[in-house]
Amino acid sequence: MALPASAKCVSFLINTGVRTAARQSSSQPKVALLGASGGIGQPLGLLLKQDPNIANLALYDLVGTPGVAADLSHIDSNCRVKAYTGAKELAACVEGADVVVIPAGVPRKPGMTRDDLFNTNAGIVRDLVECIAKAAPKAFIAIITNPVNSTVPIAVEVMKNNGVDAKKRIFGVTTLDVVRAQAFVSELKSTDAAKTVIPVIGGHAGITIIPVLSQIQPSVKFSEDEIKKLTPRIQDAGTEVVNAKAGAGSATLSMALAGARFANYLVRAVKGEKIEACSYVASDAVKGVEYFSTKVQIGQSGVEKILGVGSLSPYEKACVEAAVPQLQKEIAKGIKFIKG
Ligand SMILES: NC(=O)C1=CN([C@@H]2O[C@H](COP(=O)(O)OP(=O)(O)OC[C@H]3O[C@@H](n4cnc5c(N)ncnc54)[C@H](O)[C@@H]3O)[C@@H](O)[C@H]2O)C=CC1
Ligand SMILES: O=C([O-])CC(=O)C(=O)O
Repeated sequence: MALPASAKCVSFLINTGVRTAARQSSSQPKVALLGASGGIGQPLGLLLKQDPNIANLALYDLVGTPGVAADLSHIDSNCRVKAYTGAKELAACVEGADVVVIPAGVPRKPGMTRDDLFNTNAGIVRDLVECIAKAAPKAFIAIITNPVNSTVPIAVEVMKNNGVDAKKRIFGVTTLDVVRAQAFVSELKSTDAAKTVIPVIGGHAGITIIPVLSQIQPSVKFSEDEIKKLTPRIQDAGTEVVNAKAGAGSATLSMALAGARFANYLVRAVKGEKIEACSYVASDAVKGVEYFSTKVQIGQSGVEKILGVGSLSPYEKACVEAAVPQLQKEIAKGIKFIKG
């Protein structure tokens, strides 16, 4: 049965002391986290260690993983943690993984766009996925590394080059946009943040981030002025954090929560649940772009249904139209990086 879009079922993120709430399962899902020593990687590892759906957590980075793994392994949850360091240990890290989560790569500094990270991060994602294609071709891959609008097509093309059609199993993580939309709106409108559900569609950079405020659940009325202020605030929220951190990086803590929430969805899908969530995936939802974030249904084989953009207001339709040319450019850039 499909879960409601409000399936923000992440009690482990809040009720860390409630051991009896843990789901029992005979399967032993393994999650590999690539970039595990970083600003996102460490708090994300902390949250994944507490997810009762995850039996094994494999931490990979170029440096620092033994320390992070030793630290996390002292937490009294049932998830087993293992460290892998350097390219020679990558295959062993991802082997047998049901879900691979990738926050490896450099973050922005003030004044940069996400696309400015392409030159460094495109190669990192390519090389990681090259190894996944050989060692864990069936794994679900959740890509956090920016620019997501380009790194997701890169991953799909690398898999294709290795004879693997992984289109339905590669996910751009846009959950932070959803989390932010829900946070900002619940603050503005004094709604319960835990029950406020807002889809965010498009991509994950600037104007390609499109919060669909008209589809908020439970229903809330917005003035035109509120919509015109909230939409750019959500679109520029990453930059707000980059500027506030003043050179020390971008969102890490809120991203760790968003990444853990999305990884939880994927692990539960692997175990047989039907999950509905927004993600940037290979999609035919919008004419003219091969990748787009909408709500999708995820099951054991990956994306089972693209649930589409739904009914949009005239303002939201105009936002989609404005996003398409930027998405086309950033998707093409990713594909060209692999195909030449
Ligand atoms: N999708 C989203 O909503 C968000 C995406 N991001 C992106 O996440 C990425 C990571 O951000 P942070 O964790 O803050 O950066 P960070 O610099 O703190 O950590 C990155 C980690 O990746 C590791 N790394 C670099 N190259 C690697 C390789 N080839 N193999 C394995 N590990 C490697 C580094 O050693 C480091 O530990 C950035 O690209 C950032 O833009 C950040 C926030 C939100
Ligand atoms: O803004 C950045 O560079 C990091 C990111 O993607 C976000 O926080 O949404």
